[in-house]
Amino acid sequence: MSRDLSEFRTVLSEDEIARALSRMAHEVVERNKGATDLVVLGIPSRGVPLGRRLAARISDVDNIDVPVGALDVTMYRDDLRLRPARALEPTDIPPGGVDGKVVVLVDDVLYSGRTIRAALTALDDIGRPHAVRLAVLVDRGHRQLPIRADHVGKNLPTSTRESVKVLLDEVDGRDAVLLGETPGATDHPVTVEGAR
Ligand SMILES: O=P(O)(O)OC[C@H]1O[C@H](OP(=O)(O)OP(=O)(O)O)[C@H](O)[C@@H]1O
Ligand SMILES: O=c1cc[nH]c(=O)[nH]1
Repeated sequence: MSRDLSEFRTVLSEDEIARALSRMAHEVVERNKGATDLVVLGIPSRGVPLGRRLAARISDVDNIDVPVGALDVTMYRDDLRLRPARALEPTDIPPGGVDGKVVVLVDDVLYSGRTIRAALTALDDIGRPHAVRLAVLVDRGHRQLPIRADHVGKNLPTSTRESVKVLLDEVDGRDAVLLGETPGATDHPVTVEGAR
C-alpha cells in the first residue's frame, strides 16, 4: 500500500473490528427478526470484504446462508467528474436478486453520504428491495445528505482535516482503523474547492 500512515493513530484494533462486526451481525438479525430474506451487498472497495465478513457472522448467528455480493457505485456518483478517474469494480448480485428482499448495504466509512446516495441509485437499476439498511464500520460524521446508518461499528468524531483509513486483511494485509491529519486537507469534505 502506498499510503504513508506513520502519523496516523489506531482507533480500532483487529480485535475491536471483529467485535464490532459481531455486534452488528446480532443487531441486523434482531432488527430483521432473523436472517431470512436478507441480501448483503458490499460497496467497493473495502465494503466488499466487510460485507462478506458481516454476512458470515449473520449466518453464524441465525444458522442460515446469507446471500452476499458487491455493488459498484462509481457510475452513479454525483461527484464523478470531480474525482480522479478510477476503474470500475464488479457488481455481483446474488442469484436470488434483491426484489422483495431486505438489502444490507455495507461500507467501511460513512462521511458525506454521497457514496450511499450513489448506492441507492445503483440499486434502482437492479430491483426493488422491500427495505434497504446501511451498515458501516465507521461513521465519521460530516454528512452532506440526509443519510444515516442503521448499524455502526464505531461513531468517530473527526475534523474535516482528518482522514479515516480502514485497513483490512483481504486488501491491506492487516486489520485496523486509523485516524490522522490529511496532508494538504481542505476544511470541507469532498474534494472540490468552492463546491460547498
Ligand atoms: O460518505 P462519503 O463521503 O461518500 O465517503 C465514504 C466513502 O469514501 C471511501 O471510499 P473511496 O471513494 O475513498 O474509495 P475506496 O472505497 O476505494 O477507499 C469509503 O470507502 C466510502 O465508500
Ligand atoms: O476519511 C475518510 C473519508 C471518506 N472515506 C474514507 O475512507 N475515509
